[in-house]
Amino acid sequence: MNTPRLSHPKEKIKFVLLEGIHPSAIDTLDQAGYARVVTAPKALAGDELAEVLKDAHFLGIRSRTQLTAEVLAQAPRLTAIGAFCIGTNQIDLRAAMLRGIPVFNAPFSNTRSVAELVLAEVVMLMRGIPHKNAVLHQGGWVKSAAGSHEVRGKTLGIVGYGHIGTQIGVLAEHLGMQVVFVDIEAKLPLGNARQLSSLDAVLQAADVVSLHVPETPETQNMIAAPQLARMKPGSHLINASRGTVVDIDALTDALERKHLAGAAIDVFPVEPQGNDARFDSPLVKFDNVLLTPHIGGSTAEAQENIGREVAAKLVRYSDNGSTVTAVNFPEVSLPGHAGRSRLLHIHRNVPGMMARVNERFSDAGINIAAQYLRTNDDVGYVVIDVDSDASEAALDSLCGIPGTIRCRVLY
Ligand SMILES: NC(=O)C1=CN([C@@H]2O[C@H](COP(=O)(O)OP(=O)(O)OC[C@H]3O[C@@H](n4cnc5c(N)ncnc54)[C@H](O)[C@@H]3O)[C@@H](O)[C@H]2O)C=CC1
Ligand SMILES: O=C(O)CCC(=O)C(=O)O
Repeated sequence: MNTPRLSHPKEKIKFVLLEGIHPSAIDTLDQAGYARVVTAPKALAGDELAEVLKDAHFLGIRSRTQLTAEVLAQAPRLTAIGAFCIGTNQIDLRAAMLRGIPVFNAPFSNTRSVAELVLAEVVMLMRGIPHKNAVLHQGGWVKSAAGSHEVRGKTLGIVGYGHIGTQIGVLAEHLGMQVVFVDIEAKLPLGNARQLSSLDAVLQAADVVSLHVPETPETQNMIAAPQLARMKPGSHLINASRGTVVDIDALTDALERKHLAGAAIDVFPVEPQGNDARFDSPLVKFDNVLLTPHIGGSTAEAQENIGREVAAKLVRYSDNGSTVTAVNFPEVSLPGHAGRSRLLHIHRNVPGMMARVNERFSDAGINIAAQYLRTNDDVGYVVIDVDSDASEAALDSLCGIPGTIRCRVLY
């Protein structure tokens, strides 16, 4: 395979934005001089995805598009990926890194939206609203206080006390709830929240359990039959994290046995590619289960902010080479490079690499004006500023070094 090499003018750089990414992203790209933007309203897969990736330099996705190692192998020019969301479990981050492709996401922009939805669901579930709503839609009438409770004084159990979990805890305390949580890390409890020592302790204590962990091997089916059995009879489960965290068959069983009084589920092990595809789940038969189409973070405010935030990170990487906040890559924070050209060299982190880089420059008589380096166990990222008239020769020298993964020049 030829070493991917990029020295295009901006108008030739192609951005592909899938899954209905907010127009604020296009606006941000346009303002930065990137007008070659192709969009699609839904996730792509298979041949359709391969086709758009053939000549894409930058790709923007949300949570649905699966970027496996095989898919990335079909994207020879891909320079960076923007995950216009929080979760990056849909991307093979290591495969991307080994191809010299940094991945950027939006770690904060939609967290408040998820927290607000979950808080509303806590109230709705505790009042039995999903079931009552369903009955009235079918012409029935259930004016009854049975199984309907105030949330004040009840216990909310949060699993994963990160950006979203903490906000929900604070909001729930404003409603008078008691908050307990479990996390793999020791966390500063906000307000009067209490960190418990185990998942079981949270499940046993809570009237409503809400899941806010990322998708990892450890969180796969974290809530299965044994965990559901430990939840209080008549309690509720909310999952707005990832579909793989809950064993749906076990949840179905717990609902059938009426061990749980209800649930609110926003994320599913398998989700439709787009709005024209069909949704199916064993949970559709329960009218005490609130089903939402993975819209925890889908508010106008969050999507507009995410569009700007992630597009700005892609622009910064394209214009300046900065990888700050990349989730899979050595992070290099870079100043401007006015009056000079900037060379970006991504290489396998093997002994002697920097000696070879510097030797090439010295042999070619090219003066290095500034140099920045960051490495991790697998890859190194070196950024070198040179006089502009030396940039093409310098790029040739750099790209030819054995162990080079990718090289690029910024004018
Ligand atoms: N439904 C939706 O539309 C959205 C869903 N999400 C999902 O929510 C997840 C959480 O988001 P944030 O709070 O921003 O992430 P975060 O990274 O700030 O918090 C996650 C917390 O979970 C903890 N954790 C990880 N593994 C754990 C385990 N095995 N047991 C207990 N705790 C564990 C971490 O230590 C961390 O404190 C995201 O990874 C994403 O999958 C995020 C945004 C929107
Ligand atoms: O809005 C989306 O497409 C995904 C939201 C989400 O799950 C995330 O941000 O991780």
